[in-house]
Amino acid sequence: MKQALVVRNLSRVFDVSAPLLNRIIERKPRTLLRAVDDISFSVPLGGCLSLVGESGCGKSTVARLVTGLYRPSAGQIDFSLGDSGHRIQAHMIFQDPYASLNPRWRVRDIIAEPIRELGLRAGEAATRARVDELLGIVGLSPRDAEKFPHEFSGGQRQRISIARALAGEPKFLVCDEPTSALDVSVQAQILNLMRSLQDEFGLTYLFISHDLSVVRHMSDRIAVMYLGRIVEEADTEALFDHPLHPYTQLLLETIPDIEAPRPEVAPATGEVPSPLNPPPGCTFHPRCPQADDRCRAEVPQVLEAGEGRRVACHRVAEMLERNGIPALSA
Ligand SMILES: Nc1ncnc2c1ncn2[C@@H]1O[C@H](COP(=O)(O)OP(=O)(O)OP(=O)(O)O)[C@@H](O)[C@H]1O
Repeated sequence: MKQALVVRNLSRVFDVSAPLLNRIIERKPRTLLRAVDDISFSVPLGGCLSLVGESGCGKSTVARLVTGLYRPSAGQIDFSLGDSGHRIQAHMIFQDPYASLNPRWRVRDIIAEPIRELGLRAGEAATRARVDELLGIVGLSPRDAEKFPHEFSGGQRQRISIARALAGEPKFLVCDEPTSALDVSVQAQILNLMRSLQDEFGLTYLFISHDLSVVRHMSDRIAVMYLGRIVEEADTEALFDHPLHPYTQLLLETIPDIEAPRPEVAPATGEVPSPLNPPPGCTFHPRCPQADDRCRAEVPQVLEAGEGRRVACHRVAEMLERNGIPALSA
């Protein structure tokens, strides 16, 4: 399978130190925050990988790294070549459509901007026609082109953001919590729209959400993040049917009315620790009902756990070994 994006050993560290003078007076060292810590994943062409995890686990930082808004501290981000022979570029759809749409511009100019910038249509008449077409594609009307963003509902505004993203004729979209500011019923409409656009235009998605139930019907694969790392990655149905990592089990437990099997142990509880002061060993151990001494001391490596699944958990590795399944370093 051809990969649209391959990310290897990606890290991003932020310097969140106090100003130099304060540090000298208070004799404090620099403070570094490891927002993304040595993660690897790939997204197949035309597929959808979702990154899921609680607030602060580093999802948006990954989105910003992949779209070039941030530089990596370490690691590689490789996009494949598109049909035109040019390297595929990622476009981003943000959580808050209002904040990402210029309130002083009419919708026509918002959507036309990438068309004009990239020179995708020759002349104003062709650009106007393309804007009208894009509005139709996202379920709005050409009449909406003359309005301003504040004249729309949240869901309609997200449709405008999607039309603007499509205007640049992207092959790869990074969708950072695109529905989390919307009502549940509107969320479903936007997700359906994004799915049908994926089929129609052969788009590849990197989808980001704190909510497993949102990504379930979007994703071929899901990578679960915790404190800057990927702790489990699997095909969507496999992950829902048989979550291996205790943190994935916790996320599934917190989805109401889910038909997934109940884990055999009590679900984990508690708050996410700060990435400024991560716990030693497995960073999930303070919340993990299965943690033992090894988990408190030794960082678990990401292992191949069969059927394309990767998991970073000592207890899972031990369970696989007991069952005669070799857990290989991923
Ligand atoms: N520009 C920055 N400077 C300093 N720290 C940052 C910066 N961006 C993110 N962080 C920190 O990095 C960690 C990961 O943040 P990030 O926004 O990537 O997480 P997230 O999983 O997307 O969470 P949320 O859903 O709340 O946005 C957090 O502790 C955050 O405070």
